[in-house]
Amino acid sequence: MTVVNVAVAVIKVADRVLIAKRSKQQHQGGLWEFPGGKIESGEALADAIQRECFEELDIWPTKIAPLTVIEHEYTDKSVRLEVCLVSDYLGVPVGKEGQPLEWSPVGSLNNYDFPQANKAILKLL
Ligand SMILES: Nc1nc2c([nH]c(=O)n2[C@H]2C[C@H](O)[C@@H](COP(=O)(O)OP(=O)(O)OP(=O)(O)O)O2)c(=O)[nH]1
Repeated sequence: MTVVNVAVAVIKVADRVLIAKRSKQQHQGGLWEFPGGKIESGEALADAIQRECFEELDIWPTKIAPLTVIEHEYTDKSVRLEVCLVSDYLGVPVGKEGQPLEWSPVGSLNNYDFPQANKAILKLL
């Protein structure tokens, strides 16, 4: 199975993390996610994080640090999540694609349903 490389932004400000709900039609639809999306061919990770955050949330990350890489095989798709911590950004986040957003305290993230691959991310926060 081909592996899809995904840039994932854990946007964390003062113990709260910004999460978004995936639309029903998407892969892993209806679940909560950290904002992000496929890395384009030849694109640097930090550039992909900035582009995806701007496209989905209308913000521009200014402090980005690599957090972890997670490889996960769903039954229909293999993903490689390149996860970064975003600790500062320009702008005010809005769900530009109509997706619901929430600022969840780190300790409450377990109350949301995430894709299976995210379990390893939650353990690090
Ligand atoms: N953005 C994001 N994607 C995640 C997370 N966890 C996780 O398993 N994924 C998976 C779901 C998707 O298979 C992939 C991200 O792809 P995407 O959001 O760019 O694109 P998609 O497949 O939903 O939509 P499309 O481009 O096919 O229209 O990574 C997460 O926390 N955030």
